[in-house]
Amino acid sequence: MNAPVEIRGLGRRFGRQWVMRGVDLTVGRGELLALVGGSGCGKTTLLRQLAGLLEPSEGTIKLFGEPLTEGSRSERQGRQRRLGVLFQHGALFSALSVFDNIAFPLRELRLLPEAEIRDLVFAKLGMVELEPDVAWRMPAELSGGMIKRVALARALSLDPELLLLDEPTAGLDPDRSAGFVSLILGLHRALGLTVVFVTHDLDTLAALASSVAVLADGRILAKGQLDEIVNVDHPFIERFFRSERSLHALKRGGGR
Ligand SMILES: Nc1ncnc2c1ncn2[C@@H]1O[C@H](COP(=O)(O)OP(=O)(O)OP(=O)(O)O)[C@@H](O)[C@H]1O
Repeated sequence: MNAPVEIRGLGRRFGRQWVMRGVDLTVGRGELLALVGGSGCGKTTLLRQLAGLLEPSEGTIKLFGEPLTEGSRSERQGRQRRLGVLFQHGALFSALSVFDNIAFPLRELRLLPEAEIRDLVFAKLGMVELEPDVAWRMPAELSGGMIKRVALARALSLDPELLLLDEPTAGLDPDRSAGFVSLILGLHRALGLTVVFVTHDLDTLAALASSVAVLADGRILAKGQLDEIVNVDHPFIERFFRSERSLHALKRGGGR
């Protein structure tokens, strides 16, 4: 079976400045991969390229064995449907109700009757453990944790096999953060999802990741199990994983 994500020789520059070059990364089916790296090292840029929102400057990205940017418009759209994205801060449409936010990708397909869309929207709300009446609220009336859940419901609306999450627990207090992590874990188990997530938060990483990739110096410095990565000799890894506070967080999380 083809890997959900296969990146080879990926490079991206803005103007003359290369953010990354020679990035190679494979993500296997069912993996929960944490992508970590220093501030501004290009994690979001990598995620946006994976989501098809930003063109690579060089190299290839294959999703499920097929090059992301090749083929007819409908082939590209078909591939796009196999992937759901949760942006940092949720990024809901503020002028649309929760219902319309979740319905948005389904309506864009122009394939489903409105009655079916309605059933799917309520099914997705249930999946993210929100009450049905939340559907009629506007994003401004939601707490930070609810916004994340609605954004996740929208990311799940087309039943993706691959989920990309940019800082899924940023801005949540520890309890809500732990609740959101266990929701993602439950969905991963129930739906067999492959998940790639960016995080700065070691508690989230320790609780959620089955593997870790470190982006540093414009490339993937290392990829492996958390206990292997922790021992790699690099200043970022030293700071991020081996400070006293970090070692405590990792012990709490216990790794997966
Ligand atoms: N559209 C853009 N135009 C110009 N430069 C950009 C653009 N997007 C990103 N960059 C630059 O690329 C680099 C990587 O940014 P990116 O947001 O991917 O980093 P990051 O690792 O996600 O950072 P953080 O952890 O702080 O969120 C930064 O130097 C940023 O300024």
